[in-house]
Amino acid sequence: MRTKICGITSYEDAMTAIKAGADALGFVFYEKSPRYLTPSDAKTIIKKLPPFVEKVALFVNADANSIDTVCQETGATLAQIHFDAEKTLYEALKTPHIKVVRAKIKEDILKYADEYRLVDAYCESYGGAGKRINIEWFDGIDCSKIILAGGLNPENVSQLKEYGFYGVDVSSGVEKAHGIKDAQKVKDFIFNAH
Ligand SMILES: O=C(O)c1ccccc1NCC(=O)[C@H](O)[C@H](O)COP(=O)(O)O
Repeated sequence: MRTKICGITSYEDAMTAIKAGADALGFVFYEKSPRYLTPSDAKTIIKKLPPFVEKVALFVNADANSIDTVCQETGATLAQIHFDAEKTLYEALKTPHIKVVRAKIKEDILKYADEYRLVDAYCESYGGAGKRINIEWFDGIDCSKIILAGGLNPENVSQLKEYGFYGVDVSSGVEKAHGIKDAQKVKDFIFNAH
């Protein structure tokens, strides 16, 4: 399973995750998030990072032009659309992107079933709340294009093997405080996911 460590706000945390084997890092460009960082701060971090690691920019209620601009300015390689966007937004986007399904019920998971998507537990704050998604909802579903998020941590990530998810995404489950990662939890999470 691929791993993404989300809510990175420092170069040190980014490198801890990369050295532990993370495939992707998430940077939150949603001002109401406790993990928000400015595009300028993200650029400073991203430009020092090695290649072959996906730098993912997260957006909530942003338009296509501002998403493209932030990704271009910061060096982010993928946009994560963390809200229910209109089809026109996806059509207008120039940046490679991944859609997020904020699942309230099992049926939501089948949205975009034919493409890669991130499935997160629905929460009012949009993400990073540590809210667990009901894992039984994935029974009998092809999970090979799904990145699972929501309430994961170093302990429960090792219980997902039978589902065959493409990847897993974590934020609060590997933190010691909002926006600050716990190095040991990051290492354990990635080790256990593998
Ligand atoms: O992390 C945030 O603060 C955040 C805010 C707004 C939209 C998305 C946000 N994070 C999204 C993520 O990709 C998280 O990794 C995902 O929601 C899982 O979070 P957690 O349950 O804390 O592991």
